[in-house]
Amino acid sequence: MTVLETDNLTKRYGTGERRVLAVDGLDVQIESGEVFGFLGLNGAGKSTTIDMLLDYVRPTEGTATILGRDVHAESEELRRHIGVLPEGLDLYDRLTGRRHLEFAVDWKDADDDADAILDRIGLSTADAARTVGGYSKGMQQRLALGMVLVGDPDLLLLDEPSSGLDPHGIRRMRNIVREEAADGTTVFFSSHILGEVEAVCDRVGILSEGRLVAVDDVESLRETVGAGSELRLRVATDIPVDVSEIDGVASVARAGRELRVTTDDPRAKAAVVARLVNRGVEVLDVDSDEPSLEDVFTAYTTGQERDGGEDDAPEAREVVA
Ligand SMILES: Nc1ncnc2c1ncn2[C@@H]1O[C@H](COP(=O)(O)OP(=O)(O)OP(=O)(O)O)[C@@H](O)[C@H]1O
Repeated sequence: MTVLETDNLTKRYGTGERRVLAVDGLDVQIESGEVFGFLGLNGAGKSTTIDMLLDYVRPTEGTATILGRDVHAESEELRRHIGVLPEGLDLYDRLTGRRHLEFAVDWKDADDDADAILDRIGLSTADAARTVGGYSKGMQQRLALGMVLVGDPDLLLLDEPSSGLDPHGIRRMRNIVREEAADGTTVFFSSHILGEVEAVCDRVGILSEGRLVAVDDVESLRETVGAGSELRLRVATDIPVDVSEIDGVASVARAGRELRVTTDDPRAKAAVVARLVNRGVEVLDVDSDEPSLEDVFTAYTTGQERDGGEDDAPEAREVVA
């Protein structure tokens, strides 16, 4: 079942010469139980997309539906089905962690057990009794994630969920995401941290300057990019065999009895090994590096990074004529 669907979802900010195309004709379809990674550099349009899904911002063009309901026309009804972890969630400094969870339970008219949630997010009973003003950033993020889980939403919209978390917190968050997905919850996971997305997502969409430039599972995206995949072979004798002519081999470097072969087609690796073995070369060791999601991301977004980095002003973005 399709849980989230956008059709030509577009957002322009501003007018005249200062017009900014933040999201450009986004078409995406996300199925029930899927963990969808939404990747993009700073300013790519991720938050604007989430804001449109939550009806905080109206699209200039296009539509979005969640659970078959229009996100604008049925926003109130949808709220009870969606758990949102926004970037930089504001918590109440003077309330305890437990009160936050209890409020979330009341607000969503749910019957979750606060202790069970505390256990899942890794906050102790003593932590929960403390006011949130004294929490570390990571503790606040854990609590926020706990509040999002209240009411067992059908869709989780997580914006940079690992923000502020230590490695234990990140592992917990990943486990929670996987458990929720296994339970049928759909997760929309927005991040610019490639490792996070790679670890937890079934499918990834790469957003670049408001446009979705690629959507696929991580493995297929790697295959699409291909380049940078390296095969290292250690052999027992000097190598008299030429493998540079094999289809898909991009370059060959030899150093003594080690051969380094870069390929732009993963199938070339097996052909290289087969050629050597067939010519009687004893292969002692084979090692292979796949392009990482980082390589994939770089391939799709090269040239998009802006000099000002995180602090870029909105007007520094592409101005639409
Ligand atoms: N209210 C606004 N008015 C004008 N421009 C805006 C507004 N909100 C966002 N933008 C611009 O739209 C573009 C997309 O911004 P958005 O915040 O959606 O990106 P992002 O991918 O979430 O970035 P980050 O990873 O830095 O949070 C940026 O160029 C941003 O400056």
